[in-house]
Formats: sequence, structure tokens, C-alpha cells
Amino acid sequence: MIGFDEALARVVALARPLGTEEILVEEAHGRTLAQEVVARITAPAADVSTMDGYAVRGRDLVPGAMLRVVGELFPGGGGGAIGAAECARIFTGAPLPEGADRVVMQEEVERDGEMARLASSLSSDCFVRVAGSDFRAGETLLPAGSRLGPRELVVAAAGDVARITVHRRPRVRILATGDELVAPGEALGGAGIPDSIGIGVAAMAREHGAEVFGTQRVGDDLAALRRKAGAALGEADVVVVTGGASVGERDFGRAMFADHELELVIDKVAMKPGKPVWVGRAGDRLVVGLPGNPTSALVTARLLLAPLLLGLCGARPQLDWRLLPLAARLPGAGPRETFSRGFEKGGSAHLLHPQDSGAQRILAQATLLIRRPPGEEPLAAGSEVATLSF
Ligand SMILES: Nc1nc2c(c(=O)[nH]1)N[C@H]1C(S)=C(S)[C@@H](COP(=O)(O)OP(=O)(O)OC[C@H]3O[C@@H](n4cnc5c(N)ncnc54)[C@H](O)[C@@H]3O)O[C@H]1N2
Ligand code: MOO
Repeated sequence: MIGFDEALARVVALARPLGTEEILVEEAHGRTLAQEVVARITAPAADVSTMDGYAVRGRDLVPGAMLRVVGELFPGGGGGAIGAAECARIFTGAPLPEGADRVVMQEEVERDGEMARLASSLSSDCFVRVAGSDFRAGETLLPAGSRLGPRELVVAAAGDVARITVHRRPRVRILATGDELVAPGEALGGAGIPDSIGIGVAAMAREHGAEVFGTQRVGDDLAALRRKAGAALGEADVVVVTGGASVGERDFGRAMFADHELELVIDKVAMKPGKPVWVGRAGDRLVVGLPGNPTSALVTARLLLAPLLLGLCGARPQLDWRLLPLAARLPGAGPRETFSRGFEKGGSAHLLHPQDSGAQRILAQATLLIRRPPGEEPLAAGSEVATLSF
């Protein structure tokens, strides 16, 4: 059985970015840039006011001075001009008129008809945002490989960029297998178990850049599973199977792809939870088999499926481990690499209970995975452990 680092390396090697497409910036949330974004405009385009007030010439800035108001300037409009002993009413973001080099905020001005009287004590700040101080036309604002969240989208749009080139999103079909599974809302009074993981894994996949068609529940009937496998491979880049990964009589996760020359790249990993996880290739499609125990499924989705999807999107597939001190002592680790569920509070990593891979309730509090190498000695409170957001 391979170790976790080897499994992750094999997954990352499979995660070659898919093709590219050009899309509108307003539809680009969560996508990854295939080409850098270059500013088409300079920002700000001119020297602009950072306050609502009066644009003045520095040499007229004398406490108590009376200046004639000769214009009114709004953002997006022209700047006009002022001369000696003159000023212009100006609003935040408006270009300074010719001749002006600073702004007095309106709290320091008393207006009297066409005249403005400056206060007896004036702020030393110029209140001017200089042309090009944010960025200039032709400058790179976002490098290729950037994942577009709210902050990056502001930057692209500010650069006057309407269309961007991104990597195609991996199309994902999730097949939740198990005779016992029913849709949430249909278990009460029957023998069925709500399919929780099909829904959770779909959400995890979407968070990591996938276009998920939705989850199909399929019973443990090999003929039906083979038909579903064929259909899924026809429409998806990545097929995710949940359940049926272990050695039970009705565990058909791998067998359902027998018609499609499944080549296993990973077949069991020395990790806890998630040992039965598997990943394979069927032609140019990828298949990921997640163990059915809900926590095992979600942990392996975070540790192996998420990096795979990010890599297919052209984003960094690496897992960003962060060292945190332990809040309390941890016993020695077992023989498999362990990924315990925990949470961060007061700058420390806390372990949750129970750690049973069938337990689902504690997932609501489990914001961290705490990583332990195989056979690690007990750790005292305060020892640093590698953690990953979950
Ligand atoms: N003899 C052995 N038995 C087991 C082994 C082993 O090595 N030898 N491994 C154990 C480990 S570890 C895991 S994890 C599980 C994984 O088994 P499967 O992937 O075959 O999962 P299932 O048997 O289909 O289901 C297990 C469990 O999870 C529930 N489940 C399944 N799908 C869902 C879903 N979509 N939503 C909610 N719950 C789900 C299912 O009802 C079962 O209770 O195998 C161990 N056994
Ligand atoms: O590894 Mo299983 O995933 O322990 O329950």
C-alpha cells in the first residue's frame, strides 16, 4: 500500500490543466486565469480628490482666506481650471481642475454664496490621489494561474477588462452507490439512509473549481452500475464514485468500470480515514473512488479530489499545510498517516470527538484536518502539528 505523499504526487501528476475558453469577467468567479490580465486603462486616469471639499492652489492655502468658487466637479466629469484666489467645489473621485494641487475638505470650509472661507486651522494632507498611483495601462494586474475570487474580480474589472481567458472547468459526475441510499427527506420511517456524501462531495468539488452535473444515486447492482459508469464517462471529465470502495460482497466501485479499461493509479492508501480510496484512468477520463464512510469520503475528497480538480482548472494543486500548536496532549499515532478532525480556537488546534469515520455530526465543527505521520510518538500540549483547512 502506498503512503499519502505518494498518492498525492500521483494525483497531482494526473492533474494537467484542461483547455481554455474566453468568458465575461462577471461570469468568472471561481475560475483560473489561463492568460494574465493586463490593465487597459490607467487608474486613476487623472489626479483626483479623495474628499468632498474644495480644490485649491497650494499657495492660496492660508488659514481664513476667502476664495471665489468658480466650478463644480464630479467623478467622471472634466476638471476645468482655477486661477489665483479661486477654488472649485469638488467631490470624492473627481479630477482636480487645472491649477489646483490640493483639496480642502468641506468640514474646513465655510461657504458664503460664491465665496468659500477656509478655516483658521487646516489639515496638512493634500487629499489628492495621483494619476496612475494605483496602476498604469499595460501593467499586469493578475498573473496566469490566479484563481478568481471577489478580490481578483475587482482588480480585473478595475482594469477595464471585460473578457478573460480561463481554463475550462472539469465536468464532474458524482455516482453515490449503495442500495441503502435515499434522498435526504425520504429516510424517515423506512430502512434507507440519507445520501449525505453525494451532496457534500458535490459541494467540495464546486468549491475547488468543478462544474458538477449533480449526484446520481445508484443501487449495488453491477449491471446498473456499469451502465451508469458508461454514461458518466461519456459526459464528464471526472467521475466520482462514493461507496463500494472496500472488500464487501457488494463493493463494485472499481468493477463497474471494467468495460472501460480502468487503469488504477492509486488503489488503497495508508491513511486514516480513507484507506480504500482509489483513483484511475479510463481513456482520457479520470475516475475517483471515495470510501463510503461519510467522514472518510469527505476527508479523501479534501486531500485528493480537491487538488486533482484544482490542477485540472490550471490552479495550484498543492495542499497548504499550516503549523499550529496543539491545545492538548495527543496520544501516539497509529500505523497509517492520520488526518484527525479538529478546529482552531485561540491560535491552537483542538481535536474533536468522536473520530469515528462514520460520525457525521462533528463535521459541522471540523474546520481543520490535523495530520500525524504513521507511528508518531505522543505529542505534548503546545507541540506543533500540520493542519489543513477542511
Ligand atoms: N473487511 C474490511 N472491511 C472494511 C474495510 C477493510 O479494509 N476490510 N475498510 C473499512 C473502511 S476503512 C471503510 S472507509 C469502509 C469503506 O467502505 P465502502 O467504500 O465499501 O463503503 P460502503 O460499504 O458502501 O459504505 C460504508 C458506510 O458508509 C455509508 N455510506 C455509503 N455511502 C453513503 C452516502 N452517500 N451517504 C451517507 N452514507 C453513506 C454506508 O451506508 C455504510 O454505512 O469499509 C470498511 N470496511
Ligand atoms: O479509513 Mo475508513 O475510511 O477508516 O473508515
